[in-house]
Amino acid sequence: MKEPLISTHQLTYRYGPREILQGLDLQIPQGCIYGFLGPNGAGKTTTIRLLLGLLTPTSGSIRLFGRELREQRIPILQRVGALIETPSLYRHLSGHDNLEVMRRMLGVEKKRIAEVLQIVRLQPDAHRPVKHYSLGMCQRLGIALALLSDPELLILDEPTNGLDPSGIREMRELLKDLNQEHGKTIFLSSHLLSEIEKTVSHVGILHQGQLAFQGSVQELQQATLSAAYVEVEVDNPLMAKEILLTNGYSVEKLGQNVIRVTVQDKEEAAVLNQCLVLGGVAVSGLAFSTQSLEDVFLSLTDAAPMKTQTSIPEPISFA
Ligand SMILES: Nc1ncnc2c1ncn2[C@@H]1O[C@H](COP(=O)(O)OP(=O)(O)OP(=O)(O)O)[C@@H](O)[C@H]1O
Repeated sequence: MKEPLISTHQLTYRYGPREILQGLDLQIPQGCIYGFLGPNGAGKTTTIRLLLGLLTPTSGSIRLFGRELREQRIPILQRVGALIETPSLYRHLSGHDNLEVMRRMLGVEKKRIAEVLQIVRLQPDAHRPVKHYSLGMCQRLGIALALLSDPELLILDEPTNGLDPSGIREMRELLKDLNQEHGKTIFLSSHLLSEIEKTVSHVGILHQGQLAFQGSVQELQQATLSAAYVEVEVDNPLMAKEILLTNGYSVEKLGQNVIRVTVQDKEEAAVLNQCLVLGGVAVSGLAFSTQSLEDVFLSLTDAAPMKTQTSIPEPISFA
């Protein structure tokens, strides 16, 4: 099997006595867009600083492009572009001139500035001072700076943070374009799955210093399928509950006449409906849903209770 572009083995990091990362085994395949998710303070930025050699691991190892980072830091990092939090920009200079400053430092050809401006779609605003840019434009300029040296791997810390919906959409399109048209492997962090779920192909979910999940988005979606439910509107919730509990279902009351019942699939929802009708309960509405990816993410990180119960909940009072 091909070696991942980034892999860490039992990566651990402590700030003083506080263990922030505990034995992280990241696997980021070449050519993917990997979303590194976790609530605020989970250790995402710390991980990114370790991947960029800005911090030294307390223990464990990091490999990029098949080489040990600690042994070949400079040649490895020449192949990486990065944006950590908000980019450092000269606000009185134009976007173009910010790129020119960096271009000279890197010794890159002049024509690369036009290329990166085009990639991040900033040509129309290239000669305006950065102080007049929106946050989304600043983020795109930050990515243009990271792209100047034409790196194979982009590491972006919360690139959608603080952006409005149109800024998020532009960033999503830019990242897909960079991946599909320009062949970049992208590792990006976020604390909101909803902001990146349409962009990424792979996901790692960090929780309390460890990976709660790592795999493709399809694999994460599989987890959602195991937790479907129906919301049923009935005339007599008490009777409905008794019938369903007798038949082995788990039931949760939602509203005055609405109950939520965990099911495996749509067929089971139909059987449940039949059970109720045969038992004399009038069903006036029935909606089938699966758990959203966000629900799975939140349940994995304990940030909110899962919407769907997988066991029989506390007895419900219908008084
Ligand atoms: N220099 C430091 N010294 C001590 N503790 C630190 C330092 N930097 C970060 N931390 C702590 O390490 C933990 C992880 O921080 P980190 O910035 O990596 O989290 P994060 O997942 O990137 O969060 P956010 O989404 O809020 O940026 C936090 O509890 C933070 O308070």
